[in-house]
Amino acid sequence: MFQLLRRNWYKAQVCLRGTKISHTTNSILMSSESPNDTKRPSSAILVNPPKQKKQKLKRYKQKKVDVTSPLGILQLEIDELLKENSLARENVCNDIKTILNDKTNEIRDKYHREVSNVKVQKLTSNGDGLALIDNPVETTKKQIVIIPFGLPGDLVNVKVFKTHPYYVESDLLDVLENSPLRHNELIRDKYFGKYSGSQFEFLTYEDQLKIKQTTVANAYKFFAPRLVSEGLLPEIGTTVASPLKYNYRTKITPHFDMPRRATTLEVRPPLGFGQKGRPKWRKETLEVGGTAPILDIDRCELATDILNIGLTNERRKFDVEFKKYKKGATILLRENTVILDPKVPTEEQLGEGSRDINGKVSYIEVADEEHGVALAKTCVTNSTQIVTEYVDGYVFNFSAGEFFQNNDSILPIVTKYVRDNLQIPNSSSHDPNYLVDAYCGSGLFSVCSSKGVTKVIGVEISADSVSFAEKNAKANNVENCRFIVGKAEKLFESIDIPSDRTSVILDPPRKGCDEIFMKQLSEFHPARIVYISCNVHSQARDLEYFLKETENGKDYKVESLRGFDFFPQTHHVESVCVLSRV
Ligand SMILES: C[S@@+](CC[C@H](N)C(=O)[O-])C[C@H]1O[C@@H](n2cnc3c(N)ncnc32)[C@H](O)[C@@H]1O
Repeated sequence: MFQLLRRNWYKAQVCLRGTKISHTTNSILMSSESPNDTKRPSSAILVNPPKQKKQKLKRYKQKKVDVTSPLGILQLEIDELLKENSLARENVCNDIKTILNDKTNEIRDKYHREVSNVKVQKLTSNGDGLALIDNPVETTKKQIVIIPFGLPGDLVNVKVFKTHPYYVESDLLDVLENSPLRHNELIRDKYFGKYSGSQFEFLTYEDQLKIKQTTVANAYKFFAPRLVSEGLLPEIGTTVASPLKYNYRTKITPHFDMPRRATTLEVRPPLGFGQKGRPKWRKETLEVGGTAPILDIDRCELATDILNIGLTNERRKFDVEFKKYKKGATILLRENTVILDPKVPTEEQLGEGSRDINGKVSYIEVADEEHGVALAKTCVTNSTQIVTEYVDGYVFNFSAGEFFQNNDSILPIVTKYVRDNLQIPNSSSHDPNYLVDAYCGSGLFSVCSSKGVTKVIGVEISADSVSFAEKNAKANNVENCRFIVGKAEKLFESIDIPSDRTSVILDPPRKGCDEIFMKQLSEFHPARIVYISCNVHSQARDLEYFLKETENGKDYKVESLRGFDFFPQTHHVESVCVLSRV
């Protein structure tokens, strides 16, 4: 059904690309003389009329979108809103061709206007408000409007500024009536409303967790409709909270752009994160961070304290050195942890890191009371430098620029949850059991789940991460792990372990696993599967495929499904789904 929806959507988009420009060939009778012949043509021959400049019609270029990307999901969310309002796509499609070819801007100005008293109906999984407004030109039609920082139940004024075939983008101008969800008094980020970093700050934390639970439910409704309609899913668990609600991010990447066509920077460009919306409704932040596409940010409320110190250092450096850059760049700020030896001066133990105005490596000392040690936190800016994190009593080293989970306060909870759910039921401690960690990175789940397991096999595409996974196992005295560099899709060709004694962890990137991998996983037929995902939509798609389309999928039951809040104050949710063989 979803495929059908998708196909129809694209059909509709293609129809909107505008009429084909018919190249009316002024059919002409050419002289038999060669075109290079400079002689005047004889009067008996018809000559080309003076060439008229062809009027090129601008056409809307439909970008190909992955259906599980935010834009792909938006299309499904729009369809749902239409259904709830008894409308069809024809009732909301916009005349893009006319807007694009409107030389006088008359039509465009009609579309890109202010609209008052708009009731926000829904929240997208991207955290934006969604509402219906009248079409300003075709009076029988409506428009779908996206309202950043609008909440269901808000009554707002907006300014429409961009038109797409099936929706329009707007800026929030005023909030006339507050949604019951809206708690503006909770906002503490001075940049709130201007970027997506603290997008959910105006919600209570309880509501943030509930919204993320709904995001998981909606993802399965959209991408696993058969599992939903056949009752093959358990009740979606409550979202697991993050112990830290602020100052939890251990990596941030502020960046800057080079102005178009410029080859040198004469003026220091804004350094920070991409703007979201133009916050006319929050008068107090109008000037904060500027109005350029990149917001100039001197503090990130979500980042740890040492990263904020690093941000101050690197911004100071950038103020002086920005002219050296020939193109835009990203500055990496990654937290590093050092266990301090009380007998050695702290400065001598820090290694390289972001430096303060006096050229000294900045650090913060923290006491780890549980383990009775003193720690120093530094901020690493070199992507190839090795950084250290401690998770659940294990030590992990990895290159600062490589993937590592980004909220270490929630990691012990997640790793314990994964470990507990990998256990094969009814097995005694004497039975051999195995673990396959697909997409294993630098070995986080392999190492944290290795106790009591006969053998762990990890696979990972990045050779650098695999070499760290091996070193991490060694550093933690874990001897039962073997790591393979390669595509997860090739994994099952090279392993020889009994599947009914094996649990599998999947933790793929946002795009999820592919069908080849899911088929092979099904053929392998493991006892348990724990699928961790930073994109619940691709997870839902993969699981429906696995359970309904692969040979052995029918042998599995979804035991549990729930979100984990790795990123408080944002719309992001990690989802963990546990499958067992029945
Ligand atoms: C979300 S990360 C998870 C890493 C690890 N589980 C962790 O928690 O630190 C996904 C990992 O998959 C790796 N990856 C991407 N495509 C892959 C593929 N086709 N086969 C194996 N690994 C892949 C990436 O390099 C990345 O390390």
